[in-house]
Amino acid sequence: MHQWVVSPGKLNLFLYVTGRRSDGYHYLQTLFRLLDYGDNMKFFVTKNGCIRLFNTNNNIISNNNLVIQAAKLLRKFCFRSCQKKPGVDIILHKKLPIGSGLGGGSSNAATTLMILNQEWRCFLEKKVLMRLGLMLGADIPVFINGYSAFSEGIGEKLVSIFLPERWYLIIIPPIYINTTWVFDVYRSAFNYYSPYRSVEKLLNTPFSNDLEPIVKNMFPEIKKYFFYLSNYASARLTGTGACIFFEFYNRYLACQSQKYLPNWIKSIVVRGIYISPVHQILSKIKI
Ligand SMILES: C[C@](O)(CO)[C@H](O)COP(=O)(O)OP(=O)(O)OC[C@H]1O[C@@H](n2ccc(N)nc2=O)[C@H](O)[C@@H]1O
Ligand SMILES: Nc1ncnc2c1ncn2[C@@H]1O[C@H](COP(=O)(O)OP(=O)(O)OP(=O)(O)O)[C@@H](O)[C@H]1O
Repeated sequence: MHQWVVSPGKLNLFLYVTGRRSDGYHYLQTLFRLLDYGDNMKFFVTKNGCIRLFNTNNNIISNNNLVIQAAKLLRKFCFRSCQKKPGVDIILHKKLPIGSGLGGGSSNAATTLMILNQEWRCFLEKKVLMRLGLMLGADIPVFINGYSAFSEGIGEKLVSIFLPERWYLIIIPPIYINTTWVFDVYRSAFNYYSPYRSVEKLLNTPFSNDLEPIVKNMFPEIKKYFFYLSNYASARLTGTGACIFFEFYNRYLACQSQKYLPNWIKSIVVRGIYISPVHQILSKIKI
């Protein structure tokens, strides 16, 4: 796969915490919207048995990078008993801010599993890849499934949902938010779970994010952003933050609103999509 692959970001259009599993993970009901904006990745299969990651624009190369973890997991699963193991050189060009609620790390891991499944001729079914992905992170299955979707469980129960075309103005505060901290505080300080509701009910209720009040409390800087943005339109947090987004019917309206933002606020305008660009590429390739 010597062409660039877009590893897309996501938004959580709504997110409700409905309970907690015995292992500490939380049950969620969330609406994932995939985005036409993401990181760029390239994969070069090698015969030297090494799994290597080259990062073009920051320094998150380490053994605990989700890209390397995903490649190692797939190789272990498919080539455990083989003497000669395949290798790969992966180039990653990050555009999605890290720890921002846009799911960049999870998307990169999902892209790696999907592309290497093909390039290494593993031919695992999608549901098997999703199970492998879930071992690395709750947000990974939705990217492997490849569609904007309603999700339950901890992120693994997915129903693809076709949503009307919308554009998003995403505000990127310069803050890194660790997902584990937010859920830890939610558990210890906020003894409340949303009631479990049907997807029909949720789609017809104004969308919100249960984690937003926690994140505003934990990060006064985020609260300031919300306070400032309240002059514009109703904004929501994606995932555990830090990004904040507005929804628009078309690109023009999103760009017009972006123009009114002061220079100190970093933002992007992106389109919500139904099918992941990775799936579109894979469906075009004949093996
Ligand atoms: C909040 C979301 O961004 C919504 O899309 C995701 O559920 C987070 O998914 P993720 O980044 O892939 O999260 P993971 O790497 O699996 O989990 C990081 C930590 O977040 C907490 N966590 C995550 C997902 C979940 N459903 N319940 C949790 O309690 C756990 O403490 C976990 O140790
Ligand atoms: N390829 C990667 N890209 C980004 N982060 C990575 C990657 N591999 C590992 N990480 C680590 O994963 C963590 C989460 O980063 P990420 O950018 O995915 O957060 P996020 O957008 O908030 O994700 P989510 O919405 O799924 O919680 C960070 O601690 C980061 O160091």
